[in-house]
Amino acid sequence: MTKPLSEREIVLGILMDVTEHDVYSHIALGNVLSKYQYLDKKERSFITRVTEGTLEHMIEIDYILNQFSKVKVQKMKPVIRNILRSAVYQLKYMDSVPDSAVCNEAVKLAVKKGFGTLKGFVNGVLRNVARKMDEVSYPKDPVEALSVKYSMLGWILDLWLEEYSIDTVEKILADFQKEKPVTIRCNTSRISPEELEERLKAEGVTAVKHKYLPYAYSITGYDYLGEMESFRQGLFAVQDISSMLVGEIASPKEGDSILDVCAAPGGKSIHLADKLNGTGHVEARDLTTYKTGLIQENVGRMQFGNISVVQWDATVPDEAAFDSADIVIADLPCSGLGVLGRKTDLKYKTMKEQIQELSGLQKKILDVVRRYVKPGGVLIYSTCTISRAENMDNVHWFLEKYPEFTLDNIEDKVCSELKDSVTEQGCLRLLPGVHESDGFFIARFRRSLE
Ligand SMILES: C[S@@+](CC[C@H](N)C(=O)[O-])C[C@H]1O[C@@H](n2cnc3c(N)ncnc32)[C@H](O)[C@@H]1O
Repeated sequence: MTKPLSEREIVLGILMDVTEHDVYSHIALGNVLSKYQYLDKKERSFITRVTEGTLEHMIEIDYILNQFSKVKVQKMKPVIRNILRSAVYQLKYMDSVPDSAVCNEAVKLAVKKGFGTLKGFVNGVLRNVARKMDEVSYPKDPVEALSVKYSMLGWILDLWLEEYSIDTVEKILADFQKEKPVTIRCNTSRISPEELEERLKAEGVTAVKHKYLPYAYSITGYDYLGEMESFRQGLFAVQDISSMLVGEIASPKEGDSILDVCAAPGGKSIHLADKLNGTGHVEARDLTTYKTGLIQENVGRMQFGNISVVQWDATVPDEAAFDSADIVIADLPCSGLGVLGRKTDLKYKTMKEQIQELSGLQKKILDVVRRYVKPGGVLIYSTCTISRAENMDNVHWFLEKYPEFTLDNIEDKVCSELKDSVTEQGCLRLLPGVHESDGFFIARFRRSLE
């Protein structure tokens, strides 16, 4: 049976959705993979690799195309632009596909899509790129060179360079492009880390202990998480090490009452419930029923009785909760600049203005949720971003506005390898490529007793 659509045509459809219609790549890709069930494993992995790779390297690809095409990328017809982009990705990054096949398939696809008159153009540009790939001249300016080499928007680089050296920024960028194993957290209320390691081994999965935490592992060698018995039974959760550090830094004691105000899909709430050893209580809140549903699903799978899930807008004060929590977790919505490596196209969709807007929303939420902390209690503020406006600037603003809160130093709550990630003020700042984690920020405030 001939297939209705070839893999490259499917890739083109996804790229059109993402670049022309503002759809997120993981959503477009997920939709396609579930729609075209006839695709085998190899075809699925080709589609995933070419789609994600093309988006990940898009600034560099456009730069290369502009060196070999008289018509600049932005002036090309969208279909042609995206056919050329995915072909250049294959030429530059996939040795397993012969150059001639890449060019021929791109030409065929252009004809199939109704651009027969442009087949000479597509063929000419791609044959040129294939022949002269090693002669591409990259920008001389060091920041522009980084932008092209790592396909990162200039304004994001400028923002980071205000705070970090160019070497550190390059480490961050290089790390974003690395393939990384998935990190998991053992559900220690159900199984010990050693027993989990054995279970994973029996399922054919390789688990390597993470050097930052004794109950965290990097896993490889599985096909699909949902098929793993140990996952379905809730013996572990997928969570980056940086997020686990929120639980470590919160360090609850048995019996504590914890309020997580932005909790979906529940990673940190469930970790804290695990740390409570069946005592105390965690209330996990989020904005919508869709989001609280995600928390419920994870709580059910991991089997915790000491969590309740509540739909609540964190910007709205809840008088009934005032002065009630030993620990408030404010893991707030942010620009996600610390996790750009996991979200290929987020970097192109994030706008400079959003940083200030998000910083405003974070202040608004902190303004409200600090009221839930008991006298003597703790407020944890965290984000998965590495922009000062959303991290240290907010910490300074908060301390100035609310003198009843002070920063607790968290140095004794992290392992020796992470001592250098504790800032002078005593907050945790993790940088990808510098630390073995996502980019992340954690501050621990304590409310005075009066
Ligand atoms: C960084 S994520 C939280 C991740 C979560 N803490 C975890 O570990 O799984 C931020 C969350 O804030 C939620 N959110 C955004 N605006 C909110 C609001 N006004 N009230 C409550 N939750 C909100 C989002 O739905 C999102 O789930």
